[in-house]
Amino acid sequence: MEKAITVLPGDGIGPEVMKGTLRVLKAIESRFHHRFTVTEMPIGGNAIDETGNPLPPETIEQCKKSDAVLLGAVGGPKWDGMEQRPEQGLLRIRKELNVFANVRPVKAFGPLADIAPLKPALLENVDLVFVRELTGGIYFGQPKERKGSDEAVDTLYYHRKEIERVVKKAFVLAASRKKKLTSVDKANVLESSKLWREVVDETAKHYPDVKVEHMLVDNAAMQLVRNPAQFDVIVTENMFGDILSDEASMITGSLGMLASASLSEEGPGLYEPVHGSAPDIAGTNAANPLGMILSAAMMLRHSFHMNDEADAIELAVQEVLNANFRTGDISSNKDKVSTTDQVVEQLIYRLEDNAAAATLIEVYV
Ligand SMILES: NC(=O)C1=CN([C@@H]2O[C@H](COP(=O)(O)OP(=O)(O)OC[C@H]3O[C@@H](n4cnc5c(N)ncnc54)[C@H](O)[C@@H]3O)[C@@H](O)[C@H]2O)C=CC1
Ligand SMILES: CC(C)CC(=O)C(=O)O
Ligand SMILES: [Mg+2]
Repeated sequence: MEKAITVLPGDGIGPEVMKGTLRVLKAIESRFHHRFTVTEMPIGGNAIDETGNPLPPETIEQCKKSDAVLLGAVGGPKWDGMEQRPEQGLLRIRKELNVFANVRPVKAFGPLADIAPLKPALLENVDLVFVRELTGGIYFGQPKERKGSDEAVDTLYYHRKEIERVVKKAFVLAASRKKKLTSVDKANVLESSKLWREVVDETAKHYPDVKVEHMLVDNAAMQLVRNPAQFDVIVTENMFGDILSDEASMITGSLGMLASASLSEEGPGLYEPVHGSAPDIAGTNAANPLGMILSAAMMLRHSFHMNDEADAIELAVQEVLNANFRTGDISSNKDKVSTTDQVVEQLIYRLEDNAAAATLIEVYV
């Protein structure tokens, strides 16, 4: 199969984790006989440096005509305080591609129980997915402005239609899984949350097999560490989903482990790890590349329907963890810390080795 992928490495550790991910995709290309045409474009701080714009029109155009988009991360202290911020480029590309549903799976990886801050017993059977609304809410609402030296305003606005489409996606996902949907809001205080709850209850009538519960966001933050196994699909608005999913990354042991898919009704999906540009470790070959690589696996599965290929990557990730190759963020042994590049090499070695093993099995059966 031939596919066109636009690659937006971004800033900080973005280019570092993207470099390894492209090597993994090369290994997939040769093992499964595909052709991925990769076009790199600027976004974020590097785009500001190059063009004065965190999202140049050429980047938007290239993303829109591709089959899928892979993004590393944007931002960093270099651009703090500037009028144009790298993060504006990220928000705008999500809006341009209309990727309103951000799917963030959270599963405990067995070998990482020694590093995850929760007790091992709490990690058993955790398999939850966030569906975060991504193109509305307080990150986008107008007015959004600083008023003189003492006042500032942000606006949390939702239209019913924006809620309906993301809630529907969450119901469809829950119906295909453990059939439980937790809708997280702050309906005891926020008008937008009351509308959100109303839409969830109306949509629920079309999915009688899915058990629905409403949970206030402050309680949800607590329940995620008290008993994460109670959740199946969690649907929530943009900012709550942003914050809760970083919290939930500790179920895996590190923010560097979490992948995501940002999906629209039609058009290319945008695949990005949950973490940011991690300026504190950028340039040191220390970043965990697995969140980015697992995002590429989500791209293969969701945008290209390449399930075997995505399975192969996920299996290799599990094997690398089983073999105890870990970057510093997930290492419990300071004397055995792998670099970003070493983790990628171990992964590729397993992808190739498993392919050779599969060929041998074919020959001998
Ligand atoms: N999607 C994106 O592009 C995002 C961008 N950002 C931006 O990133 C910059 C830094 O933000 P922070 O709040 O520090 O969040 P961050 O997610 O970049 O880092 C938080 C902490 O997690 C660690 N970490 C993150 N990813 C890691 C990885 N792959 N391997 C090992 N450790 C990892 C970092 O070293 C840091 O200690 C800011 O400019 C922020 O706006 C933040 C979140 C998402
Ligand atoms: C610019 C931010 C909204 C990025 C972020 O933290 C995220 O999407 O998770
Ligand atoms: Mg975030």
